[in-house]
Amino acid sequence: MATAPVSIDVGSDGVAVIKITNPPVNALAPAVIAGLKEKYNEAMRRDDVKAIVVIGNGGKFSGGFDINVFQQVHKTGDLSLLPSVSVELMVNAIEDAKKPSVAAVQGLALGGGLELAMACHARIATRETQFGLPELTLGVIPGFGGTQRLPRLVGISKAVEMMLLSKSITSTEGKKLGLIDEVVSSEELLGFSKRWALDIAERRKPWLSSLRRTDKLGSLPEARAILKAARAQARKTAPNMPQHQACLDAVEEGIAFGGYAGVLKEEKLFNELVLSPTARALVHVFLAQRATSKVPKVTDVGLKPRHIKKAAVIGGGLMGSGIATALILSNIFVILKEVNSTYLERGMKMISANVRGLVVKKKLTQDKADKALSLLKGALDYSDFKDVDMVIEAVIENVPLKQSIFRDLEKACPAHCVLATNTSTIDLHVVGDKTSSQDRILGAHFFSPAHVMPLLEIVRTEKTSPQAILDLMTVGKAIKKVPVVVGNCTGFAVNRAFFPYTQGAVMLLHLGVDLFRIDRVISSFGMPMGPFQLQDLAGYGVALAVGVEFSSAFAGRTFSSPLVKLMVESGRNGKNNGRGYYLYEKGSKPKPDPTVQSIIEESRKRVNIMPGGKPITVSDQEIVEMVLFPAVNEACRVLDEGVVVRASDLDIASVLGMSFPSYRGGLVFWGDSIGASHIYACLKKWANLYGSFYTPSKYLEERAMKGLPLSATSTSQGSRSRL
Ligand SMILES: C[C@H](O)CC(=O)SCCNC(=O)CCNC(=O)[C@H](O)C(C)(C)COP(=O)(O)OP(=O)(O)OC[C@H]1O[C@@H](n2cnc3c(N)ncnc32)[C@H](O)[C@@H]1OP(=O)(O)O
Repeated sequence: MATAPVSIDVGSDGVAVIKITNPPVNALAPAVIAGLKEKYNEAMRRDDVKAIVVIGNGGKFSGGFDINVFQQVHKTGDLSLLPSVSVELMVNAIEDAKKPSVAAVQGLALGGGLELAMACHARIATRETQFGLPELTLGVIPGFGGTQRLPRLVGISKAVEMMLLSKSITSTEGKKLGLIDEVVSSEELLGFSKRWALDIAERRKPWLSSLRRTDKLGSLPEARAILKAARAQARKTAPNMPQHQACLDAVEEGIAFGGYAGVLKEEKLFNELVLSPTARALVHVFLAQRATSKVPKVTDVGLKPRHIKKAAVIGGGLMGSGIATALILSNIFVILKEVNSTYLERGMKMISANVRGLVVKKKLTQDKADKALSLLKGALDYSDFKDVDMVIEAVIENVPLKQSIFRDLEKACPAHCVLATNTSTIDLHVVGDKTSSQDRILGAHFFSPAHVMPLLEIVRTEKTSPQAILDLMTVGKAIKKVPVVVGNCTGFAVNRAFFPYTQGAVMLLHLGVDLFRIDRVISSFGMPMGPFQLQDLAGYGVALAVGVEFSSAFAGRTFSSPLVKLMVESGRNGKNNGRGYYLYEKGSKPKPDPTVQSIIEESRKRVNIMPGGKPITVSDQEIVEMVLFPAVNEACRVLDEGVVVRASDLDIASVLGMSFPSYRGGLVFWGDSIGASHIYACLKKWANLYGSFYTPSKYLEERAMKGLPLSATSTSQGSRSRL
């Protein structure tokens, strides 16, 4: 912020325009807040000011309080870094002032940005502006009066929905609900807002203070009934997150004792939550996700992404059709190539079903669906490939097949075309072995289902050109994925770090712990489902194939058992055929299948690892640790080998690729919240008791010995980096 972040300009009409300038989103940094206080003081002092309009520079009102300050608070524990806003600025300086304020809102008003707008006496907005209070996604609650003013402006039910689900609304909906007073064009915004402000000052329009309104609150019993239902819902959907109940506590206080009491309660709860482990983790995830788009020697060397107008997808199976769906939905022309017309037709149908499904779910209009499907063309040969800008190959994991496809692609595609493979395991050097195009070959590892899961691992080798990486990163963002650039190794970052997760669960099962208990405990930890249910979902073919890959790549630290093979032999294939560890019936939740017990017993007998032949006794906490510490251990090797740019990239990859709970900050962050020395000591103990699967990595040992965090990658990484 070189120039003053807040300016004041008083016109001859007597309206002071107070403008926030803090690109890119006009975040309310401490300097902005200080600037707002100062300019409000000036506006109150000056006799030539009758009314105020607050506006954001650059087409955005404000993205809320500066999230970087939360990170500073987390590092220092110093709450005094948080400026005093909710009473001093919002109530005293703005809402209770002798001169009225109008918020002129364009682009977005999120978090503290919306709270600032709500403290004003009216809000004028341009079309398509986004309004929301997403603070709960950061582990806190709205802290500038939002828990009090939003229910008073839009009603309790809607406000609770917007806050608890962090759901934004547009200006049009805001107008209907009473949050917005008028929707205008961007050209009209300032003039209209100024006139509105003067109209309030001269009493032609009502002078409304949101905090004092009660007309939308209903009676206390009605309000309490809504809050009770919301509490019950939040206990189910957000069991490990204290901010949800705290937000409802603040709302309730204000309804029972008035808006001002509510503001004080909100401030108290906010200050407690800001230092909670949940807030630390979620703020880390927010900032870490943004950091993934900064890749050394790729995004910092002045390269410009090339325009990808036409792409091709090879293979119309589940993955290929999901990828093609994501591309056409983002306005990219796609050629889908298959080996015969039956497969091609099946792929085209799947894509069409994906797109139509979005229309049914009201996530896409019919017009947009038709437009997207018009961008899709099927092909059985390479004749349409002469002008494609990018190819994503998504055929089965078969080395000779992939090699021959890449040899064909090299001939069929123009020289600038980026050649990507969706392999989840095969070494990229091997894929491109028979070509001389190694510089434009890279991995585009999507997670299934590809049009839904947000992670895109971009796998590079030392030969991949920065331009090819940048182009794929740009396409990844265009199709609304979070691209994370990783190095080339078996399983890349996510599958590699998580293979010991499933194996850890299978190991525990063979040590005598109940399968369904393991799944329950891991779900309660925050994974969307337990490891066995996940195996059911993915199908046993995947488990068998990747098991072979990992055992050969990481010999000596894998755990093998005949369990999955026995399951297949008994006619089970997980969710695919309705029979796995669980039974699957349409319309009902998966039910644990007690008859699987005999298969487990057989597998246990063959593996025979229970000490003294007796099941081990473990607490729920130990189950979490015995399943997840091996994954942290492998994550350490991923860090050590420089497979990721920074430790926090692995956090994001684990959250978006494996659905590791974001409120635990990602795999490495969670490991650091426990501490390297505890993890090391546990793994060492289990390695002695149960074998080399648990042997701690050198990287972990070094951090435990030196008392360093796992995320401190610099000491041993460096020269071994794969990036
Ligand atoms: C007391 C109060 O109640 C507490 C609060 O207000 S907490 C803050 C509440 N606000 C939010 O949660 C909004 C967070 N921001 C977002 O959701 C999105 O960034 C956005 C919708 C504003 C823009 O999204 P998008 O256009 O995709 O750009 P995105 O890459 O996310 O952000 C652009 C840059 O703005 C930064 N940014 C966005 N919001 C920010 C914020 N509130 N504080 C600091 N930086 C912010 C991002 O870190 C990123 O920085 P970078 O360029 O250095 O990586």
